[in-house]
Amino acid sequence: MAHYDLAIIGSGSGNSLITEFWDNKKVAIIDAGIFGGTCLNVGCIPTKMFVYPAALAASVAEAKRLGVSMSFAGADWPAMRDRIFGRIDAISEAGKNYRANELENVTLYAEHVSFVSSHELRTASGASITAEKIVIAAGSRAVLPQAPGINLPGVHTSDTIMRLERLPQRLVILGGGYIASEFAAVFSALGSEVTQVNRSSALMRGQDADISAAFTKAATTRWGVELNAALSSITREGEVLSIHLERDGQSLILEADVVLVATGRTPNTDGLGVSELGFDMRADGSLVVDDYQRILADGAVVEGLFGLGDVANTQQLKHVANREARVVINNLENPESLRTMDRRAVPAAVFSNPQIAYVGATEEQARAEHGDRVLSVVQPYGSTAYGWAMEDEEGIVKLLAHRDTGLLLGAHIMGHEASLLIQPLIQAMYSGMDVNTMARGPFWIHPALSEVVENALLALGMSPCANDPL
Ligand SMILES: Cc1cc2nc3c(=O)[nH]c(=O)nc-3n(C[C@H](O)[C@H](O)[C@H](O)COP(=O)(O)OP(=O)(O)OC[C@H]3O[C@@H](n4cnc5c(N)ncnc54)[C@H](O)[C@@H]3O)c2cc1C
Ligand SMILES: NC(=O)c1ccc[n+]([C@@H]2O[C@H](COP(=O)([O-])OP(=O)(O)OC[C@H]3O[C@@H](n4cnc5c(N)ncnc54)[C@H](O)[C@@H]3O)[C@@H](O)[C@H]2O)c1
Repeated sequence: MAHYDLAIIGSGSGNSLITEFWDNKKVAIIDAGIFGGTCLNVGCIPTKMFVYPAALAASVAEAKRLGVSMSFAGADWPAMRDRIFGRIDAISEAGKNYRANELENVTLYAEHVSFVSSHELRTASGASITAEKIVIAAGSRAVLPQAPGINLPGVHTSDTIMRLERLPQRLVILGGGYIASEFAAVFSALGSEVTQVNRSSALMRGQDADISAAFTKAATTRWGVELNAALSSITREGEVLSIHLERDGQSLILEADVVLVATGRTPNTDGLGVSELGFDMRADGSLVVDDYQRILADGAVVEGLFGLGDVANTQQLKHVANREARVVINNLENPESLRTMDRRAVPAAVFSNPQIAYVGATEEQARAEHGDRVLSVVQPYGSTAYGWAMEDEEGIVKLLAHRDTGLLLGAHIMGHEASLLIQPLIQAMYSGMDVNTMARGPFWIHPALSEVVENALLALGMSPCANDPL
């Protein structure tokens, strides 16, 4: 039996916990998958390394609209893939080597573990690991719908689609959420014929209804979209996959050489043995933690155990996992002065085409809480000078504010660089700056696209108070 001061399950965000504090103490880091976890290897980073060149390819269509003649001569998929993973794989490998071979105090276990008791883990090969403190940072994985043919060759998840030998000619994507919408934009821009299949009537249904409707409309102009279609089965004949769908009792068959299944991700708690120990879990399988990121069992703190990231929150976002890791670092190292996780104004962006970004409540959520005290405005990009320059007919900024306080309740943007435009709204929401101060206090650069945010803030129609900036 090997005993450690700290054992960490998961080398994604969990890897950042090994600070200098542990230099003279024994640490085990355990990961059955690729070292570095989801974001680095199969998530945020490689996807965005495909999103950027795809956006360049997509700009050809936009340029044509504005009178610039450009042509798209195709994407060198193997070169792009090898460039991206040449960089990423080297980082993962170097990180693994550093942990495994260069730190005397750290032991890397490259195998699956599960809990035997609250402070003892067993590896797949039967080794026992005990630790004073254990951090569960085991992440999440793709879930596949139970349909015949779902495991056929040619059917991929986000884990494997980015490593394809060649660009698919015809790609069917199942799902209407983040991953499906990002890959639909990437592959359609790079030259694949893409059909995105969604079982409900709109894409990105978790978003504010106006954003979801606007995105669905925009997506249908860029790639194929089949709505209200449920997967029945997938069959394969030679190289051709047939995707059998059902819509309103009618059957619909799509053909493709590759299928991407992007129908959600589930926290990696099954197989960890945590339900057997009575650790508190949500209905989606994620671990419940308290404000200090401590694991709970029956509502009581399990001493020395912490959870972070996708396995312990419902947002499944890297910037949330990173922040939780900082809280866990403090609380592992300073048990006498614990710090809490601040979950004010958690934003997210979907790097599709067009982009979506949001923070705070949707209109439906805001009205459920604040009724008729909600002010709501939708400001088109096309109402600003930069929007004219872009001849933009799609982009919108939707803001929700409280009529009495002038505080933002939610901000939702769809369009060019939405992920950047949202940032001042996140800052305002976090710091409690009211919409009049935000619109009228700081200068807004003219004629930058950010004027659409300024105009949306003004359009909320809050009357300035006597001491508000002019
Ligand atoms: C395609 C895609 C794109 C994404 N894009 C974005 C984005 O743009 N922005 C954003 O904020 N988020 C994005 N995300 C989400 C983001 O990647 C995750 O929120 C984040 O990586 C979660 O980190 P984590 O540390 O919780 O888990 P992970 O990084 O997944 O680490 C968990 C590790 O634990 C290991 N593990 C699990 N169980 C065990 C066990 N029992 N024994 C041993 N090892 C185990 C796994 O092998 C894994 O390596 C994306 C996700 C995907 C899939
Ligand atoms: N840019 C980003 O921040 C980013 C990018 C990718 C992923 N992520 C994270 O990863 C998570 C997982 O992404 P995702 O796109 O897999 O999940 P998602 O929850 O965003 O979307 C899942 C989609 O699959 C559909 N679906 C679910 N079960 C289905 C079934 N049985 N048949 C047909 N359709 C079904 C849902 O209706 C939904 O449209 C996201 O929620 C997000 O937190 C973030």
